[in-house]
Amino acid sequence: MDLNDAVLTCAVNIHWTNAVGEVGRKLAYRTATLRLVRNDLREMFVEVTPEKLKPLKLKLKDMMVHKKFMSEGKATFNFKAEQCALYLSNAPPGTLMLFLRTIFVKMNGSEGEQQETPSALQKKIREHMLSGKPSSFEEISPVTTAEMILARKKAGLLSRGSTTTPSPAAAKKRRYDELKSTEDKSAVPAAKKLYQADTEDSLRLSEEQMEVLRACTAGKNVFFTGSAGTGKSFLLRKIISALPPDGTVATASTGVAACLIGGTTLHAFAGIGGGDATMARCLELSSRPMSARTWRNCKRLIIDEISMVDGQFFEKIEAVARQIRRNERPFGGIQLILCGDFLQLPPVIKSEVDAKQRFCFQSNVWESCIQCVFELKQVHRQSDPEFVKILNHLRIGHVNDGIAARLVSTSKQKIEGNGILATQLCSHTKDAASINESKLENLSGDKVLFRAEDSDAGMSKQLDQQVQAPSQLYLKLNAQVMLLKNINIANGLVNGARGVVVRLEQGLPIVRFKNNQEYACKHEKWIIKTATGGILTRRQVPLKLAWAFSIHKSQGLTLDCVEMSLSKVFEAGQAYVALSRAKSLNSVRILDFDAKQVWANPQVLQFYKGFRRRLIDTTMIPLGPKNRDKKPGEGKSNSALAKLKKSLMNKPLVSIS
Ligand SMILES: Nc1ncnc2c1ncn2[C@@H]1O[C@H](COP(=O)(O)OP(=O)(O)OP(=O)(O)O)[C@@H](O)[C@H]1O
Ligand SMILES: [Mg+2]
Repeated sequence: MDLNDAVLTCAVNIHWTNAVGEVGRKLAYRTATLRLVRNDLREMFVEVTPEKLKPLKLKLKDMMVHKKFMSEGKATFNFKAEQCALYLSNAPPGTLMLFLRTIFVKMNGSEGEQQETPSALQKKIREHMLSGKPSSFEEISPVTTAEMILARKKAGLLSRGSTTTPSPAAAKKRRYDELKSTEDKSAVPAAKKLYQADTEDSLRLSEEQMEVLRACTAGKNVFFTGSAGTGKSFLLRKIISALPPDGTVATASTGVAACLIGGTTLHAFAGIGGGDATMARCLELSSRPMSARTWRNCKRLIIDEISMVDGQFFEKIEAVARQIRRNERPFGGIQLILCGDFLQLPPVIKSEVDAKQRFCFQSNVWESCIQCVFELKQVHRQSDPEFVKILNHLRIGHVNDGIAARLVSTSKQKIEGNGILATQLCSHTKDAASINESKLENLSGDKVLFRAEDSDAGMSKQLDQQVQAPSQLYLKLNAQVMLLKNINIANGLVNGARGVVVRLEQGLPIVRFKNNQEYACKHEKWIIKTATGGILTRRQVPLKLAWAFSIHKSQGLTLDCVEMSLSKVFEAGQAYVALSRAKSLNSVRILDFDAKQVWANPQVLQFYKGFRRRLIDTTMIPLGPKNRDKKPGEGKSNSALAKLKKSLMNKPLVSIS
């Protein structure tokens, strides 16, 4: 992120203790800005500036940081010398993580930087005091790559000659939840979470993704779209971690998509059941105390896979939000962050009446709810330009002879390797389930059961719906499986990687993946939110049987090695969703490709045509809270406007490049 890694805004409590440890003076601020600064003696301070009040500086010396609850936006700093503790809460988790990382990296110095010897420092302090000049402070410079590498080495995460493996001795010394940071350069901060280079945290947003993030953190109501694999869900996870946790509700139209962003389903959050009841009944349902509290506490509502939310449901929850919150602004003043691709799977249609308002953008409230629209263009899931081009054509229902021939030619290709069979993508869910069951039965040997541990046994049903890891997983030797967590991105052990169970060790499966990497499974944890903001967890081995999946269940996923028969597809966009799960044309086999299996919904195509107009308007509103109510183009000269419009009109929208 290019947001400043040395600045953090959150709620702050400061407690000073006396010599016997009793709490004396206390200060509490709902919002304060923390800055990392250095004085002219190069000593580091954290400067706390409460809203409309003078700043206060605390020296970062002999300080302990407790970061166990960092992912919930909380941390504690204990300043021993100053006998003071700083309690941070409601911090955007991603920003807090970067802030803490900057502290630890900077406090361990950089190899290249000339360090002051103690006597030189003493001399400088004496000279400074004699000069009578007030201390001047400057903001800390951003962390450099060299400083980061050094910090990783010191934390034992980067032994010489290796890029990711920690040395066993360093790993032993590591303490995860409590970090000690002192001015003593020999003290090694143990900070795997802060420094690890092999997870999604280390991937940077592209410039177009940054633009969306800036609009979201500036409080705009945003809709962003883009073809499959442009990093919409990846960006949503970054947006969620850049927002204060209090009042931020992450949802998605499907359980799988909700789990990918650590949220809940929109239906569970909304509290109006399936939304089939009359408006009056929906209002009654959402006025129940629990549901009403959830709506009142919500400040920012995030919805992934918006293409699968039906228009009537969207309109109902908008009215519910206004009524419960007693606020007539769209969605009762809640900031909306919506994302999805309407050219992928549409909402499941329930009746004829629904057909007129099938999509959210057809609802009467869509226009008034959205202030800014963005289209992500850069595809990250696939790197092969030929495949990206083919997918762009399929997305808009366009198949020419060349494309058809290329896709037909995949029917003969061998995509299996290392004992790993291709996953069959089925158009109907029940076909997928029965294939997995019968294939497992047909393997010789005994079945081994892996039972999930849920934080609340009474909520297992909700966990089943949202978490991909099953509550009961039966495996056998040679079972075809898929990995359900990003374990090590650099080694290809990523969510969606395909493998086969090769043996069991100490009761846990060892899986060999397509790239020949072996992974000894450990229990992993999935965390989802309940509708009321509570947390549910499931611990399970991160595997799922993978002989077959349904296309609907695969929306949002990236898959290795897939085979599909598209003869039974029944929805616009279904063939596109199936194909766009694959990373390359070499890892896909279509058994019976026919151009007739590919079509786009004409209403969606029409919507995307009009979308360009909105895209232009959005680009002309400068971001920032001050501009929240500005009209497009306000404050820009006529010639600048004309130039901007021209450049935007030339930009392809639903692009076929
Ligand atoms: N800036 C980035 N740098 C590196 N990898 C990225 C970046 N953005 C996204 N990715 C990777 O691209 C892949 C696809 O991302 P993601 O699943 O978020 O796409 P999506 O737009 O949500 O796709 P879909 O429409 O199919 O749900 C993921 O493996 C993700 O980690
Ligand atoms: Mg997605």
